[in-house]
Amino acid sequence: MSYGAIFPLWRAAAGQTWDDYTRHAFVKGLGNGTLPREAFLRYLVQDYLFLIHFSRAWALAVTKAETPEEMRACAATVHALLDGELQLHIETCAAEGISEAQLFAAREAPQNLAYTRYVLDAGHSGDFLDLMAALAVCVLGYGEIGTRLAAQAGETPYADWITTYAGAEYQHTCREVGALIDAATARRLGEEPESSPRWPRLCARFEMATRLEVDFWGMGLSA
Ligand SMILES: Cc1ncc(CN)c(N)n1
Repeated sequence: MSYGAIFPLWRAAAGQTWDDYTRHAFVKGLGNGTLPREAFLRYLVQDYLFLIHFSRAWALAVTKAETPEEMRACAATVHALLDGELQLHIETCAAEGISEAQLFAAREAPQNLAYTRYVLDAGHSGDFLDLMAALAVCVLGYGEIGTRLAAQAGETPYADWITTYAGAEYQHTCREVGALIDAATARRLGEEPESSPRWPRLCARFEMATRLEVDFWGMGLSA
């Protein structure tokens, strides 16, 4: 599993917060099957709305891009979110009697609002790299979680969720996003991005988005 050169640097800078996100109790419950169904569904309904806003944020990245290659990569991610990942949410909820119209009309939890609007604001108030630092956590964190959970043998009713994020399609998106971030960083900050005065702010954005992921899992567990 390799998502480029910049992602491991941002992940390392996030320190313990990264483990709090990727090894959260919610994640453990998905892997070993102990996560209560109601917690999973609460999360999944919120995650549908989350992905709608994330699609908007990737569409914003199209407008912030500086090259046709960047535009294509961001547009492909919008497509992967709306027509790939979201099918898991739509199909799982349909089996529980929840329609897509009901998902779209659901009330947003404050943790969802905080995270999605933080990312959109990173794009509105910052540039392409600010937006990438906030977006990377979502895409690549789940790529890492899915791969790890898939490698652990074990019975779980959440196998569809794990397969979605460990699967070839999602992992392809992760590699494309990792490559996009590497190229975009080299283009804007040069070959030694860590010496750029912008570097600490990018790391801080990544870390904040990671904290917001931790709160998102917590929202799923809170009754
Ligand atoms: C909250 C959250 N973070 C990340 C992902 C993976 N795209 C997601 N579906 N939801």
